[in-house]
Amino acid sequence: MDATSFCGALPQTKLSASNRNFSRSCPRARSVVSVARHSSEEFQQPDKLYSRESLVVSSFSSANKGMTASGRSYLSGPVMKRNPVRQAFCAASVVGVGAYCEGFVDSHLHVTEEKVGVLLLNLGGPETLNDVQPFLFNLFADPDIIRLPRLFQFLQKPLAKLISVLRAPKSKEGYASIGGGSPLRKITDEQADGIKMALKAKGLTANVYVGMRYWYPFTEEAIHQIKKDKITKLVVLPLYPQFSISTTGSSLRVLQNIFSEDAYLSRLPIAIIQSWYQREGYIKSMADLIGEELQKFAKPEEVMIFFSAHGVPLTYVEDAGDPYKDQMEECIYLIMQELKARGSYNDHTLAYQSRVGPVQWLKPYTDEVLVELGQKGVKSLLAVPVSFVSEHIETLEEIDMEYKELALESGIENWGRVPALGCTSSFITDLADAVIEALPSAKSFSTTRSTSEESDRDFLSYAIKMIFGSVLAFVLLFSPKVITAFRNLLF
Ligand SMILES: C=CC1=C(C)c2cc3[nH]c(cc4nc(cc5[nH]c(cc1n2)c(C)c5CCC(=O)O)C(CCC(=O)O)=C4C)c(C)c3C=C
Ligand SMILES: [Fe+2]
Repeated sequence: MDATSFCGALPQTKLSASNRNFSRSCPRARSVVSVARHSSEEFQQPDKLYSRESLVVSSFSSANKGMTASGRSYLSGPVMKRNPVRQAFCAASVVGVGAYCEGFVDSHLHVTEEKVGVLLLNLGGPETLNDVQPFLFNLFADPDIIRLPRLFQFLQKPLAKLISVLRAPKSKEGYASIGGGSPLRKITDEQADGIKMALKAKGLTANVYVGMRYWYPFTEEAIHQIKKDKITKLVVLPLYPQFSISTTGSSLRVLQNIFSEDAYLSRLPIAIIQSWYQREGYIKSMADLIGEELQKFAKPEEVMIFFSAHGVPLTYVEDAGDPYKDQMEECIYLIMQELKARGSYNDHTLAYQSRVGPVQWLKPYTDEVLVELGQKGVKSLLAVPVSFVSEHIETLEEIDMEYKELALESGIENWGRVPALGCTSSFITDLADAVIEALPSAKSFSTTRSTSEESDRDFLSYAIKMIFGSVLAFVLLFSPKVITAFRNLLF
């Protein structure tokens, strides 16, 4: 199978009409995305401030349900407890949402011809060093990234400002070392072009939009264009293979907020692809890239395959029920199965990188495992970034520079790194298939107001919380323990 660039050229490979779910364990389930208004959020750009309300997105199937951005259970209940891996996997393997909207004709819009849109969601990255601090502000101001208890949520923006200002110098160094900015926008734009072409080759004409969470082009801008273009059916495709509250969950919350406030958008049939790590095309594309890199070693069979995933704080998984870890493990399992089917029986391991701050993150940590492997006598190692599909600071600086240096210092002699999928044709074709498969399930959003939010609006309870919260926050912020924790977070 070829692993050449798809972007800029029509696919050479034969295009399959559909792609079966590659999951070993979970039959397709139906899922519904519902929302509740949650909290107010401000958004920093170099030249302006956005103000908007953020929302809680609930994602559930018949087997599991429930998440909030503020620390309540994400996927909870007795079924979840009995078999969390299977439940999380089932929820996430659901591609679309809701029922098929046959022969879409919106009487309000007087639209008779279908105009399909695909919205790619990604994180976004600073394009220049001047963008770094405001980008970091947007990231840390996200209640899905710094998850404060409800009582302390009023501290979100001051805290984001403080952390972003203090962290910016370290981040800038990283971005400077990879050319002065993130390549994420350029690569995502190329992927969008590739998906558009792949869809066209399959007979579907669609507009493909890019909506970033923390930098340009912001999700709001993409939605604005979608409205302008009078799209009649939308497929939302987050460019994260695995679902996490901090990535896909956060972007979906923003989307839901925008959609619920707008008459046109709230009626627009929409299908959300929540995760796609289990798709055959993705797994095979990853196996292709790994296979190619293995062949560059003198003794490919002796190479340890080292999957390095972006981490999340442990509480996301343990308290909030983030399915990210389970999906990651399932994903690695599927890739290794595919490699075995091709005759590669390499040892492999999974570790988590890029932790930020004083709290515990998913373990084992990439840096610690690299040292251990070196001490154990592993001589050849192939690093595989598995939570990203494009090159960016975490691959180009953290893996290629920091981790490589650490590995070589620790006794590993032969180092290799699998490139991110980028515009690999088999991968882009598979994403196009995922869009086509999701399209029939497009359904318009519905919104509900949570009872907890209504109680928030009760002035007395709000005032008490504010006063009590301020006092507690003051005490906490100036305690020596917290000051030490901050120092660890930033330097
Ligand atoms: C699956 C992917 C990602 C998860 C999960 C994720 C969680 C997460 N990230 C931070 C903090 C930072 N992330 C930063 C950059 C960054 N993160 C991802 C992906 C995931 N993050 C990407 C693709 C990038 C790079 C974007 C680019 O510039 O190209 C940064 C900024 C860089 C730095 O200073 O290190 C921070 C900070 C948290 C706290 C978190 C989970 C809660
Ligand atoms: Fe991150």
